[in-house]
Amino acid sequence: MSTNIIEIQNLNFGFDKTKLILKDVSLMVPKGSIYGFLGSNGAGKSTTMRLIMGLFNDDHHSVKVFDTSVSDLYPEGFSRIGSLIDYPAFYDHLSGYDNLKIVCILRNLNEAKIDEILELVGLSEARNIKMKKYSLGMKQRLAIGLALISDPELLVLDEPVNGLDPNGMKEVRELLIKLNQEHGVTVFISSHLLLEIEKMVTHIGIISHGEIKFQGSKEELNELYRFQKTKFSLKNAKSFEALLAENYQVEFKNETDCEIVTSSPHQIAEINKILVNNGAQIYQISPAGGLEEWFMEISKQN
Ligand SMILES: Nc1ncnc2c1ncn2[C@@H]1O[C@H](COP(=O)(O)OP(=O)(O)OP(=O)(O)O)[C@@H](O)[C@H]1O
Repeated sequence: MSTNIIEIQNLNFGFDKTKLILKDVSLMVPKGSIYGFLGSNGAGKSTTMRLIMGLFNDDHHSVKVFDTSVSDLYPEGFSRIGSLIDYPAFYDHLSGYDNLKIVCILRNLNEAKIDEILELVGLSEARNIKMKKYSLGMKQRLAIGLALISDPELLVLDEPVNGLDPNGMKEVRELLIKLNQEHGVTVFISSHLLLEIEKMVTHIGIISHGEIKFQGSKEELNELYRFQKTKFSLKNAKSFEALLAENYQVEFKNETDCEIVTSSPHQIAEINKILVNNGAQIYQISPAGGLEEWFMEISKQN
């Protein structure tokens, strides 16, 4: 058994022959990871997720889940996957408990599991409250609870924090971390905002215009991002060029501004000290490029 729960190899996919939506996509989702699948609107995230869930046909068997081609996964394999791709149709006039109960009856699943799931998603106390009184965050947690009802090893979640307020986002994030760390569930989650999921993921894949632009662990991402830049604004910046260029990679933007590649807060303090010790009048020190800027840059590339 491979250590990757999802493995996509050189996937090409289009809805018609003239236009490919996914171009040579390769993705590896390691067992036990929380894998953030990032891309702007229309990049191809949902299409990829639908292919993983067998909702679109993968004629070339490029998509494997549990080491098995998705087309051979049905029916047992799919019971090992919980998914939230389209928001489920809950009944507003019924409680959270009753909504899950209906699904258990329809899918012939064990109702005894419902209490455990409500506990897990933090909705035990709201179990008998009608869904119309639930906040968006509560609804989203119930939807994740629904995906958990068959005790899956893998959760595939399409933009589960989209539209949530910071509190709702935090609730969902904490739930997913708990599922991953305490229950060993591998999570494949998409988002169009890096900062929304950056705090919880162990791995990241970035898709843009149907192509994978980056894939790696959080450590690999941090390694890239480490070389961010800091902007120093100071009087006659250029007159410090020789001094700075001795030890740093520096680019002058105008009379007062220069951008320096920095790898730690300590280094920023160090540069500040050198400049001040050499008589610089510093007006401002600010980040010139961050993780989000890097992501925006990478996701707009063609
Ligand atoms: N059923 C379909 N038929 C034809 N084109 C489609 C279909 N579904 C999606 N597309 C197109 O495929 C491209 C990728 O869409 P997809 O929904 O996978 O992107 P996404 O990254 O999930 O974006 P979003 O966050 O907006 O959902 C888009 O150009 C979209 O218009």
